[in-house]
Amino acid sequence: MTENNQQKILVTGGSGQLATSLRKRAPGEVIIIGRPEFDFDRPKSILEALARYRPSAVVNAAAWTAVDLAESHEAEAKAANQTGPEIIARYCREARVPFIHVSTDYVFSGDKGAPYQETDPIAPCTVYGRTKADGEAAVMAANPESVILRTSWVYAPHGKNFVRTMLNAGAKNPRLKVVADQRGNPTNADDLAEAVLEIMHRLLSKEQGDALGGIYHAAGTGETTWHGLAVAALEDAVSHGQPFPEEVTPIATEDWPTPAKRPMDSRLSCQKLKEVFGVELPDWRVSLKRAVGEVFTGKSV
Ligand SMILES: NC(=O)C1=CN([C@@H]2O[C@H](COP(=O)(O)OP(=O)(O)OC[C@H]3O[C@@H](n4cnc5c(N)ncnc54)[C@H](OP(=O)(O)O)[C@@H]3O)[C@@H](O)[C@H]2O)C=CC1
Ligand SMILES: Cc1cn([C@H]2C[C@H](O)[C@@H](COP(=O)(O)OP(=O)(O)O[C@H]3O[C@@H](C)C(=O)[C@@H](O)[C@H]3O)O2)c(=O)[nH]c1=O
Repeated sequence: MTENNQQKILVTGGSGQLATSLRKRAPGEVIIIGRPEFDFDRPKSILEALARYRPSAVVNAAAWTAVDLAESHEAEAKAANQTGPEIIARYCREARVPFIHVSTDYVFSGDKGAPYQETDPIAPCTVYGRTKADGEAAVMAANPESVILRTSWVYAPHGKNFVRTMLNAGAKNPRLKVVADQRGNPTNADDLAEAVLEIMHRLLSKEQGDALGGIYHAAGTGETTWHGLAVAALEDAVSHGQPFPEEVTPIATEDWPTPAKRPMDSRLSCQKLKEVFGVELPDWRVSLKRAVGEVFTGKSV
């Protein structure tokens, strides 16, 4: 799907990781909007932007993603993660255009002890997770044809993310401490963007059918801990001239206290995405190496 057949995919999320990756992957196909033009804190701006662009499809990559700060900013997190997405979903139903919304592994408690499936009960333990969970419910109620992609541990060579934080920290500080008892699936935003585009093309195609709406897990293949992710990124940085720190100490969650309690094990099973859309995200270790390379070669955006 390109400019040739005039599909205009409107992507919210301004300079965010996923929105930037979508612009990188399909510059002629997506229109990216962000603040101040499109602002969840000004609900009128949402419908105004949608009416202005009259998109063929919408991807909502905007969200309140500051997990700790959400604990003390629930109203703003709710506006961005629930109320705003609901307005977009309703617009898309009325305009009869496909809608992809993005959600998170943090809707789960992390107590299952095995990868979560879409049918597993949600039980968020943070304000961020709760507002995202409420957003999922609001989006599906407003527009059951919406596709919600739950992803996890997103990083990119651009934007604010754990991998870049660790690379910066490792360049300045010889001793790092990183939580080693929380498990999840790291996801390269470029891979997620690829998946979003593939799914959107299916939704836009004639043989779409209404039955594709629902929640899907879409995370990188393979799992690790935050410590495993940090060590892997720092190892990859060595071949780009950044020395490995003297120590990267694995620590327990209680030794890194945070305002928001993260799920201990939020691994996602992505089988449904593979079965329904034939989409599988690459192995996290391979994708991480690529992203770290792009950080150092400056080819990130
Ligand atoms: N980052 C992660 O680790 C994970 C993210 N997700 C989900 O994936 C999606 C994409 O995340 P990601 O790209 O990493 O997020 P980022 O934090 O990189 O970007 C989010 C963007 O949302 C926009 N935004 C925030 N508040 C508002 C607001 N009030 N009104 C309008 N725009 C706003 C900002 O755009 P602007 O440039 O305009 O300020 C920001 O750039 C989100 O739904 C997120 O919940 C899920 C799992 C993991
Ligand atoms: C910076 C740092 C963090 N940590 C810990 C804190 C925390 O338990 C864990 C992760 O750190 P962060 O706060 O960067 O990651 P966090 O913001 O929790 O990441 C989450 O973001 C949201 C948006 C999501 O949806 C999730 O999928 C997930 O990616 O690592 C260390 O142990 N050492 C460190 O130096």
